[in-house]
Amino acid sequence: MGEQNNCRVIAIANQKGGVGKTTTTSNLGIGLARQGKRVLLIDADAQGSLTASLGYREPDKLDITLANVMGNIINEKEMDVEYGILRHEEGVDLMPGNIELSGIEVSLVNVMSRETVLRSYIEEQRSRYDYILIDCMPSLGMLTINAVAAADSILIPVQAAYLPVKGLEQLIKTIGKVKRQINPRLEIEGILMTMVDSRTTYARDISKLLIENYGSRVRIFNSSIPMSVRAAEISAEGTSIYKHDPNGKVAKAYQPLTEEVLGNE
Ligand SMILES: Nc1ncnc2c1ncn2[C@@H]1O[C@H](COP(=O)(O)OP(=O)(O)OP(=O)(O)O)[C@@H](O)[C@H]1O
Ligand SMILES: [Mg+2]
Repeated sequence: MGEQNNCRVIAIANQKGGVGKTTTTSNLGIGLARQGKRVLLIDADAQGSLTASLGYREPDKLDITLANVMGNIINEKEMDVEYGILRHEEGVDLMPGNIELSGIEVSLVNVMSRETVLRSYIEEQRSRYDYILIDCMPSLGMLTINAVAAADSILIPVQAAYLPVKGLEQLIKTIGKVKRQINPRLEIEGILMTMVDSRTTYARDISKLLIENYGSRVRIFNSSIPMSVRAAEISAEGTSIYKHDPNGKVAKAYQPLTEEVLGNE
């Protein structure tokens, strides 16, 4: 079904917390929308950070979220294709997430085809969008497996401030397993270095290390995202970096990343 159009589904994943998954999902997504693409962002994290960072400050008070959507699929309840989708003023659509996803994560264990509940939702949405980006939670639990099983590719943000090698190995192993067992079309979109502090040479060492260890197997984006308080501010603002600080270094970094992702089409 998905093969009939050009929609690309990208999961933004890393089980390590605080590496820039949510920031990348929203700014890459809005960047793609600014290039005229139809974009759906999916908040697959019970923390609801993507939802909150797009201005829905109290995700837990929303009536309809991804938890309801997945619950309906599990219970074989019909729903409209637009059910629960919010429209952000910067041109992206959002399927919000909140704390109720942790209940879904638990209940999935007893569900038939528990790895592909999210996939059946996304397959329904493919004809309506050019890009669907899924913001994953910092774990390799059932929700992240659902995201990876639904995706065409995975974008892995890696914080440049520490040695990411061990955690990445585990993530790449999981991706390989999902590819072999559930989703043969799955690819790695690329590794993205985030929160790069240009004042240190450490970032360069990490970059070298990544290329040495993974360069032959996995693409590493040329673009990297610098460390900046402006990036931290946008989660409180409910806007993208393009609106908050259009001429700053973070906006200038997410733009070429957007171009690189578009170049992968
Ligand atoms: N380039 C950056 N420079 C400085 N701070 C950043 C940058 N990118 C993100 N941040 C901040 O770092 C924190 C973690 O970022 P983010 O929420 O995007 O990571 P995450 O991987 O989604 O975290 P989690 O694993 O909890 O979901 C946030 O407070 C965010 O505002
Ligand atoms: Mg996050």
